[in-house]
Amino acid sequence: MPIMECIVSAPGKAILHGEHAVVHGKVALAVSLDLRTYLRLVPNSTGKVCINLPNIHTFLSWDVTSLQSLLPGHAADLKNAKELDIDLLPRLRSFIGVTDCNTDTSTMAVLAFLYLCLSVFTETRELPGLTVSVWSELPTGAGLGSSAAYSVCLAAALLCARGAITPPLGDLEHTARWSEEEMELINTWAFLGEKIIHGNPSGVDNAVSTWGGVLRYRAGKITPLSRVPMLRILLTNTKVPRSTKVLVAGVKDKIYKFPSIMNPVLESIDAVSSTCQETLTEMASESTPEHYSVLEELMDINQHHLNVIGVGHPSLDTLCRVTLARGLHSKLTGAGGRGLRHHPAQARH
Ligand SMILES: Nc1ncnc2c1ncn2[C@@H]1O[C@H](COP(=O)(O)OP(=O)(O)O)[C@@H](O)[C@H]1O
Ligand SMILES: C[C@@](O)(CCOP(=O)(O)O)CC(=O)O
Ligand SMILES: [Mg+2]
Repeated sequence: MPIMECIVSAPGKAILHGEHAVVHGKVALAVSLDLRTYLRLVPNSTGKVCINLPNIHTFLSWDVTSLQSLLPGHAADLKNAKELDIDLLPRLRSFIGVTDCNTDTSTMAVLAFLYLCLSVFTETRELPGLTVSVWSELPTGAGLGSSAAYSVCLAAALLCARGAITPPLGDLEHTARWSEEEMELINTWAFLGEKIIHGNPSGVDNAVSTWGGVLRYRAGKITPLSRVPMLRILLTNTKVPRSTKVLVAGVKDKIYKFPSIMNPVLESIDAVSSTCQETLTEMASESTPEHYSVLEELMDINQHHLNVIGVGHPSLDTLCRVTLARGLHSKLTGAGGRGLRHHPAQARH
């Protein structure tokens, strides 16, 4: 089947409450942002698979024939691809000449691309020549879900090229919608992309990037929140680089080391998310100044919790202090700061 050119886009997100705790089965509330990642996939006749990632200065290509030899022996069940193929990932690492220790931006992006590309096309046994270009309005590694938006775009475009979902827009159509089933397929494959980039993602980021809107997420269950008030959120980027993978792994270690101390904190974050959800629902009918003060207190409480679980950073403390002096209550969003390499993050109020 000939491959068609396609252009797709997916939004970033802000987590209101529940980051990190959601990895351990607690509730998170997330909202999609008006900042998107875009992807263009075009077929080519050069016999090469090419990837252009201008945001991270990565431009690479490989011969289709050399990639073809890496195709997994067995085809992934497109609809039930829940786990990563543990043999394919090391094969890809050695193919691009990196070790497990290489977790830099470019390596992770290239691995996610090649993994999804090979897995989606395994069944056809024939990898087509194609050029994929991805660019984004989202800052990379700032807590706004750029990895999920990247994974969602890759999943949508590759599934489309493979003919597993319908093309996003017909010739005579001005708007198009994928079916619920197609959206679920995109989300399933985006989750695998997130697994490569994050190690152990909860799935909240790819869910909100796939479906958009505001949602509650707990242990894989996605509940869209339709009745929420209009909220103005100020996002601040501290621009201190860090990796979600490192931070998520750090929290896991801390829970393992101090279970009786950390588990109650995660429970409390869960309660913060639920209280926030109840407050937002009440506000959709009628918002009062008391509602806003509850939202502010929840922000403060959660920021303290996130510090306790070890994902705060001095730059975030400064930000919270400076904004509070102007009456604004802030917390970090996304993975936070202080990774193993003493790396920090971003905050919002
Ligand atoms: N526009 C992009 N181009 C290429 N890779 C991207 C892009 N956006 C995100 N990524 C990938 O996602 C990773 C960042 O993900 P992560 O550490 O989870 O931060 P966040 O999701 O908060 O932005 C990058 O290291 C890169 O591998
Ligand atoms: C820390 C976490 O809750 C959110 C990570 O978001 P981001 O990659 O920092 O945008 C991890 C997850 O839910 O998978
Ligand atoms: Mg991410």
